Formats: sequence, structure tokens, C-alpha cells
Amino acid sequence: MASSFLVVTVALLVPTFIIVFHSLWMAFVEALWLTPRRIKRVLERQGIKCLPFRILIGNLPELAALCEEAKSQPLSCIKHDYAAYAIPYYYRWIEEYGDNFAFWQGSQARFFLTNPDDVKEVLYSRSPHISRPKRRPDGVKLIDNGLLQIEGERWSFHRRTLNPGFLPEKLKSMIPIMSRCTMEMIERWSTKNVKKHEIDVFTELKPLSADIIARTAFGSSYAEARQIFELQQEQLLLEGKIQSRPFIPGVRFIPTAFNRHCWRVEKRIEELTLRIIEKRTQRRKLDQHEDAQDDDLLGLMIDAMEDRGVERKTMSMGMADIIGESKTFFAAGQETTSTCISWTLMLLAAHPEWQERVREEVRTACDAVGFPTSDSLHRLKLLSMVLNESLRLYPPLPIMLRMSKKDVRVGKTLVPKGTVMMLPIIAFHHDQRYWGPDANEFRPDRFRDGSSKASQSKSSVFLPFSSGPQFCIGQPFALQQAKIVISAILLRYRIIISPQYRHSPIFAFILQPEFGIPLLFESI
Ligand code: HEM
Repeated sequence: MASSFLVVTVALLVPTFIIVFHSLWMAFVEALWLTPRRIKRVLERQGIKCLPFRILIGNLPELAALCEEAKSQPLSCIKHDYAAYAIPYYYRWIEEYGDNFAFWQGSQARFFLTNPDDVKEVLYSRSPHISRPKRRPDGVKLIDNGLLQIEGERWSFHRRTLNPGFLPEKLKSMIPIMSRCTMEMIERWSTKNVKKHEIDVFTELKPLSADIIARTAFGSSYAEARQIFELQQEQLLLEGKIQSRPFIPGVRFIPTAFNRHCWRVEKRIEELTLRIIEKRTQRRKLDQHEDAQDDDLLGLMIDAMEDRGVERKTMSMGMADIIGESKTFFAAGQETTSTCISWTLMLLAAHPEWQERVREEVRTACDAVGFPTSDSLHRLKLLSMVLNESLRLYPPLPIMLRMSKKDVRVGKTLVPKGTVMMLPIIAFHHDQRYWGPDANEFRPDRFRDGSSKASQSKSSVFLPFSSGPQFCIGQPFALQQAKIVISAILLRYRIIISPQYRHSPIFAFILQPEFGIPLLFESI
């Protein structure tokens, strides 16, 4: 009896094992060998040069070597023509292979779109076959279920739900919170009680941006959200490590120390986000009535979950969506904005004549407490020009990515299914063909008549917030915050580049100052 049971079990298990093993093996061969071979064939047939493909590692070693080589020759002074330092592989490979080339990030094909018309075509495309790339299966779950990862009808619904959170009236109501958070930071600085002191603005402004996002969008204080931000920073570091190594299917399920750490961080973020959301739903129940503080992003999303408001018949948001969007807004809104403000302060410190001009403008625009008002914010023309020039020279998101889910035509190229298209915004922003011979100089004047007239190109080559339907939803929020923070600082301090400052913009998801931005703050 027992032996026949064993025979039956073995007879069932062996074929199952063979089928599972065979499917895994085929998926492995497809992802790591057949797909890259096909992409290479399609691209090369069109005369596009593909860098040599090696299984698993692709061109990761060359890429790392080029970055190392660039870093071994540090920039000697504050030069704005640093693009070849931040993304050396792009410029080196263009030199070697011409404008049309593809390389291999592990087994994934990456193809730079070097023509602004092609970039525009992709950004405005309504094709369901072009999307933002999904995270690597073994990547960290930083922004799952949020606008940056979802598609189609679901994306449209989320975007429509969240848009009211960024309307002019709503932004206006955020000015007092943004000013209060900034004041608290400045008060902390002033306890140092010395005429001149050094501040690394890159480090100091991160928690400020986090605080502002937490309070304006989620009604919670930074103290509560602090852990989420810190854990997201850690996730970015973990993602960096994952990206620099080859993708091996299945390895992500093995409970290695690294994987277990990733899982713990993910779980903790979800728990903390859920806690913020639950606190709000509890408060709603207790209050019974809609209070004025409830129409922030979190309030809008809870409305969509609870089926309130218009247009909720066919779609609604679930808890996973709210967690996803909350994580996305924390991740997308914090570091981009603080980095933009940090680079702008560096530029103003490096160009004292502009610092003086902007300070004069700010003086006339601020109220008695030293902050711009909702009316005067729009009159800060010089500051807007400086911010645009800063976003041009130091775009926080220097490269955007899109994925072809089927063979798609972009301009003259047939981009094969499974290729990641790289949109090198930073290269467009520094290109003399579009900006003239002074492309790498700080010249805010070029934005005097607005951003559309600033370049000499017919196509749009100024894309710090992207363009098309998926452009940055947080653009007005970020610019308002930048104006408030910079105005408040300039009114109180003269800023000077510290002797400790080392100019080293590097590309690690965003364009970061590798050694921070230490500036000397002199009280006025
Ligand atoms: C200076 C600061 C900022 C810059 C330079 C910036 C830049 C960008 C860019 C280039 C994109 C498009 C990315 C892509 O298509 O791959 C984007 C999308 C997005 N940004 Fe920003 N961003 C900034 C601030 C913010 C802020 C403050 C928030 C939130 C409060 C935010 C939330 C988002 C979201 C949710 C998306 C996805 C939009 C969609 O798909 O509908 N960003 N941002």
C-alpha cells in the first residue's frame, strides 16, 4: 500500500518538476539570451551600432569603468560643462559609435534618443506600447501602484483624482505652511549665533522638503513621516546596488541577508504609510464633518476610496493605491525639489551679482515677516529666470526612461519590443546647437521672455519637468516652494561658496552633488 502511494507520488512529482524546471529554463533563456539577440538583430539591420553583448553582465563593466575614469579627473572649479563628467558613457559612446547606438545594462537593451523630435514623439505618444519601464523584478518596491508606475485608464483616474491637489487656489493655501516650515529651519540656523557659519544646504534642505510635503500633502508632521523618508533613502541606496549587478531570475526569492534587509525596509515603509492613512480615516470618522484640512492629497485619495465625489462609479482607489501614491509623492517630491533649491543656491553663491539682483527683487516682494505673499510670488521674475537657468544647467532628473512593450516606430527607427529608450534631458540642456555658444554658462537672461523662447531650437529642449500628458504633476508645488525658501534665505543671509565645496555633480537617479553643497551663510 505504502509503496504504491510512493510510486504514485513520484510519478506525479517528476513530471511536475520537469515542467516547472523546463518553464523556468525557457524564461531564463528568453530573458537573458533570445530577447537580447532579437533586439540586436532588429537594431543592427537599421544601421544602429550595438555594443558587444555579454550574457548577464552586458556592458556594466565598461559603464562602471567609464564612470571611474571620469571621477579620477575631478572638476577643478565650478564648471557648468560637467555633463560628460556626470554621464561619461553617453558622450564617449556617441564619439565612438555616432548618434545611434545601443548598449546593454545587464541583459536589457538601452537606446538613447538623441533627437529632440523623437523625444517629443515619445513623451506625447498615446500608444499603449510605450510606457515607463517597470522596475526590475528584483528591484525595490519604491513607487509601486503610484502614478510613476501605473498605466492606461488606471493612470488617468489617479491623475484626475490628484490634479485638484495642485490647482492654484490649493497651492495658495499652502503658502503659510511652506513659510512656517522654512522659518523653523532658519530659526534652527540662527541659534548658532555667529555672523558667518557654514551650512551644507544639500543636507539641510532634504528634511525641509520632506516636512513641507508631509504637512501639505498628508497633513502629518515631518516627525511622523521622518522614518518613511529615511527608509526611502535607504531603498534608493539598495536599488543602486541592485542596478549595478546583473539580473538573475529567481535570486530575489532567496532569503539572503541582502534580500531580507530589502523586505524588512519595504514592510516597514508600508506599515508607516498605512498608519498615517489610518490616522486620517479615524479622524474623519470622529469629526463627522469635512474639515478644511481634509482636501489635501490624502483627503482626495480617501474620497476616491470611499466612493465620494464625482465620477466614482466605474473606478475607485483601494488601500494599495493610496499607499502607492503616498510613497510616490514622498519619493518624487522630496529629493527633486531639495536638490533643485540646493543647486540654485550654489549658483547664486557662485554669481554674487545675480544674488544681489534677486535679493533686491525679493525685498520689494516680501511681507513684514520676510516671506513672499501669494500675489508677490508671481512678480518674482528674476528669481523665476534664475530657477529656470538652474533647472537647465542642473536638471534634478537628468535622464528619463521609456520602454517599448511591442515593436514601435519612433521617428525613423523601429524600436524593438523590450528596449529601454533613454531620454537624455541633461544633454539637450547643455547642447550648444540649441542654446548657443554660451550653453554652459550661467545666463538667466536667456529666460527673460519665458522658457519657450529661451532656446534656439524649434523643438522643446527644455524639459526639467518633462512634457506631454505625464509631465510632472508637482511642478507648480516645487516652484512655489523653491521661491519661498530662496527668498527667505536671501533676505536674511549673504551666501558664499565655502572653501570646502568640491564641484562633483553625479547621476544617481537624480543629479546629486557628490560631496554636498557647503556654503558660508553671512547674516545681513
Ligand atoms: C524641482 C522639482 C521636480 C522636478 C525637477 C521634477 C521632475 C519630474 C519629471 C521630469 C517627471 C517625469 C518623469 C518621467 O516621465 O519619467 C516627473 C513626474 C512626476 N513628478 Fe515631479 N519633479 C519635481 C517635483 C515634484 C514634486 C514636488 C512632486 C509632488 C509633490 C512631484 C511628483 C511627481 C509625480 C507624481 C510624477 C508622475 C506624474 C505622472 O505620471 O502623472 N514632482 N517629475
